Amino acid sequence: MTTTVTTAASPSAASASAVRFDAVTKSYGDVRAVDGLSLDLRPGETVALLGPNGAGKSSTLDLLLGLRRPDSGTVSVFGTGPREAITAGRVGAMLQSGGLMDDVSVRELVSLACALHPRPYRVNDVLAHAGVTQIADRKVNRLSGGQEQRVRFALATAGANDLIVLDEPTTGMDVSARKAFWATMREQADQGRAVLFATHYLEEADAIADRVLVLHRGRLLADGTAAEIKARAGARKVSFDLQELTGPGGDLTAALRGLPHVSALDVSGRTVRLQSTDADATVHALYALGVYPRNLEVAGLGLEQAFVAITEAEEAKAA
Ligand SMILES: Nc1ncnc2c1ncn2[C@@H]1O[C@H](COP(=O)(O)OP(=O)(O)OP(=O)(O)O)[C@@H](O)[C@H]1O
Repeated sequence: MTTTVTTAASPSAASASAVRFDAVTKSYGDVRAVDGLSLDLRPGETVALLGPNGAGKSSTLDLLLGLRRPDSGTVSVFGTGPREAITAGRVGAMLQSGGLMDDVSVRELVSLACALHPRPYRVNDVLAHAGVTQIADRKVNRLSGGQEQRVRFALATAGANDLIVLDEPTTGMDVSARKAFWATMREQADQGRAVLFATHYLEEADAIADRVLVLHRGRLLADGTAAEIKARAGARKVSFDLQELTGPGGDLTAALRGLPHVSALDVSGRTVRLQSTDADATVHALYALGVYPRNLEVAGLGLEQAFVAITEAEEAKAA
């Protein structure tokens, strides 16, 4: 299931990549946050970085941005070190941590970001794209959480970057802000920029990303399109209604739980939802119980369920 790039980085391969990690490891004391990570992001790709808490997502982004140095392995951004790429104005970032400056207005802060960028956009355009024109004269320390996120977004898009790195960018944004945010990101990707974002909102990853990377304990567990990740999880959802929860042998709940290949079961009223690693065999055995399921549906897992199935299987292996 794990896809890793194991070939040595040649100069031409490195320059064709927006980002390349080659066997990167980073530990904090005893904690190995990033463990032999190899990956390759191409220009124009929108890539979601998923993983449970502590999987190493922020550490990976910190290494990518040159905020931390790997213990071993190499990180290259457009064929150079991260810091060179940032100094050349090729990378915009929106991180979770780090306060905004106190006592300056949104416009002043965005103007400063534009002034510092080697290839800046016009301040008014940046404000408008990030949806902060209305609050441009407000002090940045007087903003709500969602407004603050929009300002961070404005700072990340103050100039023509070739790579945009976003750490949980829509946390705290309302529905319309999220929609506008992703529409802008889509435009950026359509213009050939690479966009890498870490998120816990799997529906965003499913809707937005061309490619999904699943990190777990600092390692790449899965790498593919959302559809591929869902298919790789192997399990399917089976749902049906029963007329009553008793069958020829009495209470059916235990019998349902005992159906072959069932990995999760939820009985709510007369509706039964289960996950099966072999839906055909499960449904066959269901009929053999002597019950008549109505409204039977068999479907693939959503990205969220696939993510849980993949990471839980890995936890079970480690246990
Ligand atoms: N500065 C640090 N000092 C010590 N340990 C750290 C430090 N930063 C991160 N860690 C540890 O490294 C591991 C990876 O953390 P990281 O923040 O990269 O994960 P994450 O996937 O971004 O998590 P979350 O989804 O919770 O934001 C965790 O076990 C974390 O506790």
